[in-house]
Amino acid sequence: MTAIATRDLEVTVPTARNDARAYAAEVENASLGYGDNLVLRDVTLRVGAHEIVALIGRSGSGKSTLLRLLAGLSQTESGTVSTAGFPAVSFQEPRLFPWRTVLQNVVFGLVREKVGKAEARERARRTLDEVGLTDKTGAWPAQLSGGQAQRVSLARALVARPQLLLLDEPFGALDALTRRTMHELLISLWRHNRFGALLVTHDVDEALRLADRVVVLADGRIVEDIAVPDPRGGAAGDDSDDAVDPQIPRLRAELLTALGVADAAR
Ligand SMILES: Nc1ncnc2c1ncn2[C@@H]1O[C@H](COP(=O)(O)OP(=O)(O)OP(=O)(O)O)[C@@H](O)[C@H]1O
Repeated sequence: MTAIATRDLEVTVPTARNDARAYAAEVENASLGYGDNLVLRDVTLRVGAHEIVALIGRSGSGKSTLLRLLAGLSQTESGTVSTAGFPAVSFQEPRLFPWRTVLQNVVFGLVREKVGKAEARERARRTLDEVGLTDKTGAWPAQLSGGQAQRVSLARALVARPQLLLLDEPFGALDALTRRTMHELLISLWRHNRFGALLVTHDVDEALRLADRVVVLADGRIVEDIAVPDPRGGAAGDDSDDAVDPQIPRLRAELLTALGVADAAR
């Protein structure tokens, strides 16, 4: 993965792919601090090759630090970090280049791959198709809604078919209805593209809706690692509210308790 600073924007794009592995990401006994402030303490976390892991924790617990570590943007003081190929990252702010069209923004996701111009445009078009933006290829970022901009950001992340997708609160800035649509889109993209994903979120319900496992970080340590029963509504993909597994309310309360939220019992 390479961080590319262009004008004032920094985006990360995948640049190559390795052979298929059991894990999309492996962090072993990783510790990292800023000065005296030890932010990650002996963290061990694995993300399976086709698994969505949600990472939740209070503000300042070290979530973004862990994600940056996996993105290759910082290094551990001790322990090891490895990823299958170069991860792609999508952030809360879509970070699109305003002077490039939607299509050109997505083509940028292939900048490190040895792909000819025509093929890059074709792959970008196909990916925009997958995120439901076929009719926006020639639009400018300023002409998009927040949800559409986030779709372009996802398309740019996925166009190089990464094995690991790092999502840093990607839906945090969206309204509830758009967020729900984006959840469905992420599930559909995940079903059709075999990537593993680490999703940083503040939202316990979002974590339980999207992930196979929910991991809680507190003061730089993993304090919970919970498997979600029947993730994403199961094989049939029926994630309507009626289909929610009866264990979910208990897990929700458990996660809220781990987060130290006072009204966890509600
Ligand atoms: N570049 C930095 N220099 C010094 N301290 C930092 C730096 N980045 C993060 N920190 C500190 O590391 C700790 C964890 O920060 P981090 O951003 O990982 O938390 P977070 O869980 O992602 O929080 P939030 O939910 O608010 O985004 C905080 O105490 C923060 O002040």
